[in-house]
Amino acid sequence: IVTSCMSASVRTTTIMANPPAKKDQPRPIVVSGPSGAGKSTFLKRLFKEFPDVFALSVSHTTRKPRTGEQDGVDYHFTEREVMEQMIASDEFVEHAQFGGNLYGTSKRAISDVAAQNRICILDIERQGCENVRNLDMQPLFVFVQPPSVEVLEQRLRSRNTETEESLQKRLAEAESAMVYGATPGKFDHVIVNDDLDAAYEKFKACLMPDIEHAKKMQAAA
Ligand SMILES: Nc1ncnc2c1ncn2[C@@H]1O[C@H](COP(=O)(O)OP(=O)(O)OP(=O)(O)O)[C@@H](O)[C@H]1O
Repeated sequence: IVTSCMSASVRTTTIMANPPAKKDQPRPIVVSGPSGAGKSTFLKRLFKEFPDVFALSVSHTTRKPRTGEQDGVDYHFTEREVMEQMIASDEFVEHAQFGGNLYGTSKRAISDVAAQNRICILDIERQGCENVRNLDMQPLFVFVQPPSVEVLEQRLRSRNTETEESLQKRLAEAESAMVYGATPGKFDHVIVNDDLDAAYEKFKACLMPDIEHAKKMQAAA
């Protein structure tokens, strides 16, 4: 009963939608950092190295499926009315509107990953982090810090994915994100992404106890 086709009448209680995490299930890992810090680069390596350990939660969206997209796999494709009702009953960790469609990460989608004894990776920004802090899922918080704003700009420019306007927007947001990442008590680990191989190894080392735990849970299942 995870699909977005679920009728509004089925989703009447938040209890059903957000079951408490079972004891010993792998906790989620939050990976945050300014745009261009290297989160995707780290995560790509991590998923490649541990394909059975990590998973992303399946997001909800009100946009229509594209050819080949599967409900419950690529997204939980959801009617706007249903999604708005879910937002109102506080079922999302974060949600946003892009191009006229709603997107969001539900608490249920995160606990579904844990229920498979996998570590759910949450690649989220400040507001999402703060929302997660107020829940009882107690994730590990990791922040990816660029060596400097100058290096960040260089990397974003060479990534070649941004217009000048979106680049400036990212840079403007980067500074406050970096301050947030450096705030004492907010993150369990801050990884400065200078030399990629060395930084990735540090990142992985922070996650290792959780990786070992998830493997143990999988073996015992
Ligand atoms: N240590 C590094 N040294 C040099 N280049 C790097 C390093 N880490 C990442 N990069 C490059 O910097 C660019 C930004 O990295 P990446 O796309 O992983 O950032 P991101 O944090 O996922 O950004 P966004 O939030 O915008 O998705 C990429 O082109 C990537 O190849």
